[in-house]
Amino acid sequence: MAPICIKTVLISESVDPRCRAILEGNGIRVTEKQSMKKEELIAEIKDYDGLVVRSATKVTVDVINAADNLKIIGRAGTGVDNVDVDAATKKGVIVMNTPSGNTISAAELTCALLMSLSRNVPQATMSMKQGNWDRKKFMGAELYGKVLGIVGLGRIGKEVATRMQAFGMRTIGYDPITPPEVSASWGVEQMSLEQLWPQCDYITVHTPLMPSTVGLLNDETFAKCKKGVKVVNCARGGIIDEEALLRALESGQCGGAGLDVFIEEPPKNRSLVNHPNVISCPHLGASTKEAQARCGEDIALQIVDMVNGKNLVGAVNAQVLAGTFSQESQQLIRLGEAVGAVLHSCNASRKPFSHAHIITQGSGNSMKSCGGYFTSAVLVGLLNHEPGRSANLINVQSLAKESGIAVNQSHCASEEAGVCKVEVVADGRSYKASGSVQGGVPVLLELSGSVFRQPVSLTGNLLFLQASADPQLLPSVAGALASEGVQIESFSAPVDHTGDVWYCVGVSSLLQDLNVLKPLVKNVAQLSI
Ligand SMILES: NC(=O)C1=CN([C@@H]2O[C@H](COP(=O)(O)OP(=O)(O)OC[C@H]3O[C@@H](n4cnc5c(N)ncnc54)[C@H](O)[C@@H]3O)[C@@H](O)[C@H]2O)C=CC1
Ligand SMILES: O=C(O)C(=O)COP(=O)(O)O
Repeated sequence: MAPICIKTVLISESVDPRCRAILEGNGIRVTEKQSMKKEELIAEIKDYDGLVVRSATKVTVDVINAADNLKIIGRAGTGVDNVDVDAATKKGVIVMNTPSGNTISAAELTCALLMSLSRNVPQATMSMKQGNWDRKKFMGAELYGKVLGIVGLGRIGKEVATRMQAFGMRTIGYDPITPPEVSASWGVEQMSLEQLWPQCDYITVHTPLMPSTVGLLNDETFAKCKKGVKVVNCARGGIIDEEALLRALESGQCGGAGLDVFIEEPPKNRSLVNHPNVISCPHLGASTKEAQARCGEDIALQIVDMVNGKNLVGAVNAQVLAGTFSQESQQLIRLGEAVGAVLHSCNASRKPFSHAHIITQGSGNSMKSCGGYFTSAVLVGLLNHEPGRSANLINVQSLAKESGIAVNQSHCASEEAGVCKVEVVADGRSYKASGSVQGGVPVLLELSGSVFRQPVSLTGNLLFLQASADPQLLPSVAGALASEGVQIESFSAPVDHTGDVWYCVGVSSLLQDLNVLKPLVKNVAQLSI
């Protein structure tokens, strides 16, 4: 992966000091603020390359669009629902989290809420503090032998299951991704939600917040549960519909709820918090010294590793960057971007591209496996040279889609060593190029039918001239360039000299005005790589 330069990071809320220390120890300037308001963040974010947040900072589209230099949003924790990941991706900003740093802490708080619900510990404590000694009011029920339904069997769901099994609970669950045989290996029998609801004495949710999980527990599903079912939400506010929960608590259909998270934090509407059968915390799942130390350290180390081009861990929107860290893949990225830039410059019509077909060839592993990022690199070359575009490997696929480019990619396992062929279409006209990496340098082998006698090194200032084959072309072009103070450094002619062909000329500097060459050629393009 080409190095991502992060010189300044803003930490916008309380993150373990290890985060700052590691970043600063690696030469990154850090500014720390507490509980930044949105307006403050919008005003300040433009100065920073990186932003580190927990759950309280809402990184909305307006924050992202105000961030001219931002390259990374680091979430010292798990949930990224407070970050507009789509907006970040479109802007080419990496979103990264530390998904396992707070798993144990969130699981332990879930277990604490389940236990507290079974024995009314918080309510009994409050009563004692008020001077009472009420042994009847707080009669509980054992967890032993009861059924716990776990919705979401990922990292936290699993840890909750194994801990509650130690209390003799039967654990059943549902997860659309975790295979039943995997959850069975840690004692959770999977079944459909329809089968799960009526069996549970307790239900705990551990899914991300997304359209398919909003209101998983609602009026309809509460009605399918055992009367008096107790529920815990230590995942995200809204997975249990708050209004439906209040109705179920009032009717007795729900016997109690343990809530760590709310749709609005802090919740302005206190009806749930104040309900006698609700116990609650102000989003404390990850608030332990250990979890914060891990998350603060993890996010800083992940950022530093990325900056140093070592590896990319925890990125939630930059899958294309995985596997781009070797020197070989960096050379292929440079080749893709250069070929894309050549084709962009040759598009005389300046009309938008409608198609891009990228073929990689060769039996080597790197060519076989580079398809995703190589295609993105070609698109970066094609799009980045358009005014107002700031394409990178993260956002380019969505920019290409937005621009209406139909992209195809394929690989052909030929014996030919690592070659790429790219064809693009603009205004119904096709432009083709093929290239490869030779001695670590990207080279152009062919341009729209003209196979160069020597591979053209895709570096420096290059002029591409389309003209009918003519031995007088070089001296005429040299003269025209000299009159503009530009010297020829290299000249590449095609093998075949019939009809209109492409030449490539390496020059000391780009021309101010391409018109000086127009009388000599049919088509002229220039670019600096
Ligand atoms: N209260 C707190 O302070 C904390 C809350 N969390 C939250 O806990 C939740 C779970 O975190 P992890 O276990 O680390 O995530 P995870 O990604 O390991 O597990 C989530 C699981 O939910 C499953 N899932 C997705 N859609 C589902 C659906 N419709 N029904 C059932 N399962 C579904 C996924 O397949 C996945 O296995 C997240 O929302 C996270 O933000 C995490 C840490 C601390
Ligand atoms: O990691 C998560 O998903 C959490 O909810 C923890 O949030 P926090 O870092 O405590 O604001």
